[in-house]
Amino acid sequence: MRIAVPNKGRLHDPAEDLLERAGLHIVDGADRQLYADTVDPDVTVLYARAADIPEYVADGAADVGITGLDQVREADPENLEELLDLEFGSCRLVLAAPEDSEIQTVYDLDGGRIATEFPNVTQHYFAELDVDVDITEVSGATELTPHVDIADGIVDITSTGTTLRMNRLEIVDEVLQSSVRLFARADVADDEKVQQIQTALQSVLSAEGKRYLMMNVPQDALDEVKAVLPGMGGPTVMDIAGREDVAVHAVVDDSDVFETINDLKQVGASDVLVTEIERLVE
Ligand SMILES: Nc1ncnc2c1ncn2[C@@H]1O[C@H](COP(=O)(O)OP(=O)(O)OP(=O)(O)O)[C@@H](O)[C@H]1O
Ligand SMILES: O=P(O)(O)OC[C@H]1O[C@H](OP(=O)(O)OP(=O)(O)O)[C@H](O)[C@@H]1O
Repeated sequence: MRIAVPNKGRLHDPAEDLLERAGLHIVDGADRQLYADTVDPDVTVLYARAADIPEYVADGAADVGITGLDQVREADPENLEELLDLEFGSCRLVLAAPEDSEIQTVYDLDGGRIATEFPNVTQHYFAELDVDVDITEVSGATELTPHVDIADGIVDITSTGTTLRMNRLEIVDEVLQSSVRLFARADVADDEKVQQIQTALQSVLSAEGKRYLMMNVPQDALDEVKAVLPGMGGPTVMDIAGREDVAVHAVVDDSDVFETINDLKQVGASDVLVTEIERLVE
């Protein structure tokens, strides 16, 4: 089983970090290498350009891929199945035009020229709206093209909006919301190993923003403590040998921890311990 992972750019580090946290440690993954082994002898990593990953998975050079939805939609192979939204690399593909132009809506671009690194997504977008445009594929610095009379508008990635502002462009419409996805070739999507990879990555996402609370609780305060703990399927309650108190463990949203601890103290819990959760298999 081979996983294709971005070899550079902004997606490389977070993708590798996620694999690490999921327990799929990369061994011998020196920089600039094409392949690397993982601790699982049945799983290897293939490093590829973010834009090439969908095709590599579709063609069988890899079985599973990690890259942006924008890249998957652009390559648009028929035999890919999305498994997970990995919740990083969030950005939007937008239609933008010069601030000082007459262009207010997408329909103002009918008969116009569009520059983009995403010609397929762009073509689909305009075709759906029945707006006729001439699309030029560029390989970077798309934001400059309206200022050198190559295009009337662009379809490009934005996240903070800084690049558009710096180039005096404004958003006319949103074409696609993107984030990084885990996907597989459809014929292997149900394989046990693919499922294991999906479960491992999901467990990291599930643990994000969660804390594990442990505390001692007098028997007679147990009901009140249970009422305070939002918990997933209720807290775990354990007897403590030779003591009247019980130990209570629960998973709590990080954002609730501050308030929950105060409430727990008030109803009689003591020795409250808060720890991070690395993974949570639900
Ligand atoms: N500003 C951004 N904010 C968030 N995510 C982004 C942003 N720009 C790009 N992305 C996401 O990261 C993906 C890869 O972009 P990046 O610029 O890192 O590619 P790259 O590997 O440098 O590309 P190339 O190999 O062509 O040089 C994009 O397809 C998109 O999903
Ligand atoms: O809305 P912003 O936060 O300004 O981000 C948008 C910019 O980010 C990406 O470029 P990147 O920085 O990856 O440079 P590159 O495309 O030249 O690699 C994208 O192509 C935009 O130019």
